[in-house]
Amino acid sequence: MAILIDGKKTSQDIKNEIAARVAEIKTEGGKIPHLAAILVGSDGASQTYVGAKVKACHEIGFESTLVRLDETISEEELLAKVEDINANPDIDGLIVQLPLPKHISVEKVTDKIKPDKDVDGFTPSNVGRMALNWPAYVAATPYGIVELLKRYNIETSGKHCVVIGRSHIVGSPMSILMARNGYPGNATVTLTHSRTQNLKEIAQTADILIVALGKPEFVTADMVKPGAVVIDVGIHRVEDASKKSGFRLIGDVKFDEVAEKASAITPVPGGVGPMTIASLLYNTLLAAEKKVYG
Ligand SMILES: Nc1nc(=O)c2c([nH]1)NC[C@@H]1CN(c3ccc(C(=O)N[C@@H](CCC(=O)O)C(=O)O)cc3)C=[N+]21
Repeated sequence: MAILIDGKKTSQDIKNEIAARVAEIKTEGGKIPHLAAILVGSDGASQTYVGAKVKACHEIGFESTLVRLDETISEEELLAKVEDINANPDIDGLIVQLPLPKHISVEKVTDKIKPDKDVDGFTPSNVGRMALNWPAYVAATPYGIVELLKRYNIETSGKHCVVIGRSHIVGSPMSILMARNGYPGNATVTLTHSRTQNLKEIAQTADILIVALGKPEFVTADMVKPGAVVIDVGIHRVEDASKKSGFRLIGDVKFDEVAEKASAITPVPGGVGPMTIASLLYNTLLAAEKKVYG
């Protein structure tokens, strides 16, 4: 049976570390980190995630501002809201929760965020800096995975890392981070996607398999090498009448059967998801302390 890589516990450890730093900042009379989140519309999952981010800020002593906007807001109005926050010296970090309504350009909105407040690490400036191995706000999900690999002492040097999914937010940056010179890193990386041929055979050669393609239980035991480390980035709600909420969460990996073959695996929930929030908070601390752009 695989070791369970516990994102819930690790994210709590990180939150405790950040809370301790906030307490120091308070005694030093320094700037209390302040995160602003813009939420457009009323998508259920987005509300849950943004709610969790605001709650986490509260727990660790950050200030937070939640800007809720109607889904009929124009692109222009949203861009103006981003500009307001860019210009507000009290706010250190800004995230615009995705997805946005179809009539709004994600590129335009992302590009409007001041890079030194871009704690999601989505702007071209931060993506470029991350790729160059410069100080950067690294996108929260890949950064959370990096932290899990570190804190579980998972060897990555010389290993074959297969990433499934090439999204801008997870797969693509993950492949860069695993290949770069450092730890975690120094892996031989294969980035696979919907056009990849022989995906199953490639996945079978992975020492580290990072799954972020957004298909429920896509990875089955026959795709996994015995002893592989499996990181599941997927998160899907499936109906389950036995739950109070009416649904349960599953990942991109068929957990039970893959856990029997892997040496270590992240669960869903309680794996990568909570780490995403911890990384966002960490980036916001870096922003308040001006550690990335100086
Ligand atoms: N601008 C932007 N930045 C993001 O970082 C961002 C985003 N938009 N849009 C959506 C995705 C998704 N995301 C998650 C955060 C926390 C959990 C999380 O805490 N998951 C819990 C379960 C939470 C639940 O009950 O649904 C877990 O896996 O254990 C999951 C997913 C951040 N995202």
